[in-house]
Amino acid sequence: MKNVLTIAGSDSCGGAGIQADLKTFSALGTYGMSAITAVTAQNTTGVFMVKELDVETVAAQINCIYDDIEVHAVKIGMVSSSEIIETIGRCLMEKGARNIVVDPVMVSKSKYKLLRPEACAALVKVLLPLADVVTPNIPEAEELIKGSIGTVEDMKQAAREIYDMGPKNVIIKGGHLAGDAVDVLYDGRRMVLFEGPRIATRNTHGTGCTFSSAIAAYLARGYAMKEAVGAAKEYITTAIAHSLALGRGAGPTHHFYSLYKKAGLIHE
Ligand SMILES: Nc1ncnc2c1ncn2[C@@H]1O[C@H](COP(=O)(O)OP(=O)(O)O)[C@@H](O)[C@H]1O
Ligand SMILES: Cc1ncc(COP(=O)(O)OP(=O)(O)O)c(N)n1
Repeated sequence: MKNVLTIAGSDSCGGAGIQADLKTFSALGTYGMSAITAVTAQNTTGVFMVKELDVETVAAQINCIYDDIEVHAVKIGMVSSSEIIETIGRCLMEKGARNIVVDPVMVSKSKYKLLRPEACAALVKVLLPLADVVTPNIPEAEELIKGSIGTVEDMKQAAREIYDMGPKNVIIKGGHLAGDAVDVLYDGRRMVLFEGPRIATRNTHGTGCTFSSAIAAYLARGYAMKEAVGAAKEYITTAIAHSLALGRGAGPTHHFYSLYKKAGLIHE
């Protein structure tokens, strides 16, 4: 069994954040662990409250996991503040963390700021150079490059610019553009496009969290980067295709569709 750690915020409605990450790790046959950075009160209609944890609590969670259990991959999601970012960076460096997936969560789909605007510089300075892969969506990539992205060619140019900030690989996710759901992976030499059908649903809460966690799980299982991203793309596409119409807003993706189907628990 491979062990995967998520360092992220808690989403009370279970569609994004730590909860989505742990479901993804389990669905992909890995053992999931968590270090919580913030507790959010949110549901399918939006985010209503955020309480950051203090840096001692964040550091203690990370350190006691690394001191006791082998961590084969780590995914970083909502990090909230510069202080938390610096703490995470220091802990991961001290512990020699590997297979680091950074999802630079900035704003929820419901437009709530999950990263303090002044902390973006710390994210770039501390976390991007540590990342084996960074996975911005279109608005996050636009914020990182301070430019606008409207086409796949723009996504490729953004990937080049973000690569120069220090990560080993960059994936620009195309979920926020129109047409097919195209993601671009750049490793400093080659651009690889991952193309999936755009699924017509409003139930896309937590898609980015799920995708980055799936990449971490596959890296932990020993997949090379390109293969891990390809497998994660298949996973997120299936999870969106069978997403759940829960609540009054954007419902969550379905992590266990394939497993439930095989077990005869789903009757369509
Ligand atoms: N409606 C959709 N149909 C198919 N794939 C989608 C859809 N929306 C997002 N995706 C895919 O989900 C993954 C997460 O992308 P995105 O939704 O842009 O992230 P975020 O949640 O960070 O905004 C990407 O692989 C993207 O292509
Ligand atoms: C606690 C927490 N972390 C991250 C997010 C953002 O999730 P994401 O997968 O980027 O997509 P949306 O939830 O915004 O649809 C979050 N909402 N909460």
